[in-house]
Amino acid sequence: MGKSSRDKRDVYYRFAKEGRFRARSAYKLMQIDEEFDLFTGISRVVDLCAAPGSWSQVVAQRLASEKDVTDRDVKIVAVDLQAMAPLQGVEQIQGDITKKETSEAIIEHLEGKFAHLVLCDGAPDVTGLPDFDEYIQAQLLLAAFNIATNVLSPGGTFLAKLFCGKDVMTLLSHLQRFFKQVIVAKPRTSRNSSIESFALCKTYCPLSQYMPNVNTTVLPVAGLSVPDHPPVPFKACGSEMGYDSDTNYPLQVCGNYEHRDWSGSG
Ligand SMILES: C[S@@+](CC[C@H](N)C(=O)[O-])C[C@H]1O[C@@H](n2cnc3c(N)ncnc32)[C@H](O)[C@@H]1O
Repeated sequence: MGKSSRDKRDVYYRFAKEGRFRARSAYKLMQIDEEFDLFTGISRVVDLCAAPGSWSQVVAQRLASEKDVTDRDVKIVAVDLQAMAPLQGVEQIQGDITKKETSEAIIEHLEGKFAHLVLCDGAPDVTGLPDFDEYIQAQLLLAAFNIATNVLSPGGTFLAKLFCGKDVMTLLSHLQRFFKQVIVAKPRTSRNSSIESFALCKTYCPLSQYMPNVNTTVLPVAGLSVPDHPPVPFKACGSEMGYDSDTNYPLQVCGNYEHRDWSGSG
């Protein structure tokens, strides 16, 4: 590890390893869920940019604990450019979410039914050039949004990683045209020093004349018009008494910490 690089094995990394999650990102989804109750009454979820699979693990666990959801109703479709180790109950597609074929494959996996929740934790390989990274991130969000418009049930929820850069209001106001409520959520697991947040879009209600199309067009974010739009609330998620992801904690914080390499499914 170079001198300047941050040690990513922070307290949430250690919790993830102890809890047998594939990545610390699991805690981001769990903290947003704690605040906004993402899973009650739902059974069909698409997890975009899912590798190595910790969000899919959380989704599978949460749906399994829902009283009114039978195994028969449950459908979890996970998509990533990279191959993922198998996960029980999760159907996987290896593909690029900006490509039409991937959207078509997702629709096929859903077997003519809608999804109730579309997630996207997609992140490009950051270059360190802020404008460029934000642009690529916005394209991923728009590609995920386009897939959501093809598969989401009316009233459904879309949650996607967002870089809070200079075009963020343009993106958010675009989302506000399609969802009744748009909130920017920042889980405690997401470092304060990072521009990462999550756009939580609730109650999908497209305009009646809107026709979803699998031909994902990469939209020029800067060219989208910014109509008058209501303010977008910002919500920090996760207990204030919880751990701070920018702080180094002693190993004992996790009890008798013992590093275990993750292997196999589950
Ligand atoms: C932060 S990781 C996701 C972590 C995941 N949510 C988890 O909990 O394990 C970001 C992922 O985005 C994927 N990704 C980036 N661009 C993509 C694209 N165009 N299509 C599909 N996946 C993409 C990367 O391959 C990477 O696995």
